Amino acid sequence: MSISEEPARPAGAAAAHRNIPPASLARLTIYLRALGTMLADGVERVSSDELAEATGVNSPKVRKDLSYLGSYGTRGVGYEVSYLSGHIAAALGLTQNWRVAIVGAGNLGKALAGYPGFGSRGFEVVALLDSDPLVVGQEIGWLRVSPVDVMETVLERTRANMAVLSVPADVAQGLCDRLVACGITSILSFAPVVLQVPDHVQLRKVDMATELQILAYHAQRARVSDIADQARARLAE
Ligand SMILES: NC(=O)c1ccc[n+]([C@@H]2O[C@H](COP(=O)([O-])OP(=O)(O)OC[C@H]3O[C@@H](n4cnc5c(N)ncnc54)[C@H](O)[C@@H]3O)[C@@H](O)[C@H]2O)c1
Repeated sequence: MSISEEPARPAGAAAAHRNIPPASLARLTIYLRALGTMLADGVERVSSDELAEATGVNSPKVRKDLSYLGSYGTRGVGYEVSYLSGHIAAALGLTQNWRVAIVGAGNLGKALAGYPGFGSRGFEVVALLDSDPLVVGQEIGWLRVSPVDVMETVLERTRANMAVLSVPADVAQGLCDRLVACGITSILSFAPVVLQVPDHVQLRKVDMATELQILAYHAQRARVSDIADQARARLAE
């Protein structure tokens, strides 16, 4: 294996508090998943080149991303898989037990609640709430949909510390306010609306339409660039 890591350096407190750029943050979750597979396969050490190959990210980028953690491999030896995996998990806040309440048990809420992949990544769905009397009481996996009227009690009983909003746009802000009043400080919203939260609350919005538009933009740019290349090639003939 080709190993070209920087010399070992301790992960200092200052490094641990450095702001990690969003793109690196997203890639760290990918490294974490790959490291989990390696751990399961009994792999003890990994070079940045191997991690790059396993994740489809180029090696300098892997090294740069990991440098945000202050976690450098040892030249000629690489990274210890379990240490690096624990280190990334800690930086991502995944050593905490995240207990997720999903508000809105429609198509999306039910699909999320039934997804088995969250548990292994540190997220346990502990509550599913809805306002529709036909939906309340339904069983999704091992969860029973609770009435949103008693959201405050459900959040307290289940000790939820993170919430997902999968409700229509017109009710999202009111529900978001109730979540915040209950002390929830991490909210992921699928509702197609801009939500207002106090500064101490982390709000992330998932917008698949925007992602598709970005994808369409890149696909179009690639097409335009292909056409330009072909035109240049014809001129050169
Ligand atoms: N971000 C994305 O990429 C993306 C993709 C799909 C859907 N969405 C959005 O996610 C939301 C959910 O989509 P869906 O397809 O699951 O819709 P859906 O209509 O199937 O489900 C919405 C659920 O919210 C419930 N609800 C309505 N008012 C409520 C309230 N006050 N309290 C609690 N529950 C309430 C409804 O009873 C219903 O069960 C919508 O806002 C939709 O636009 C976003």
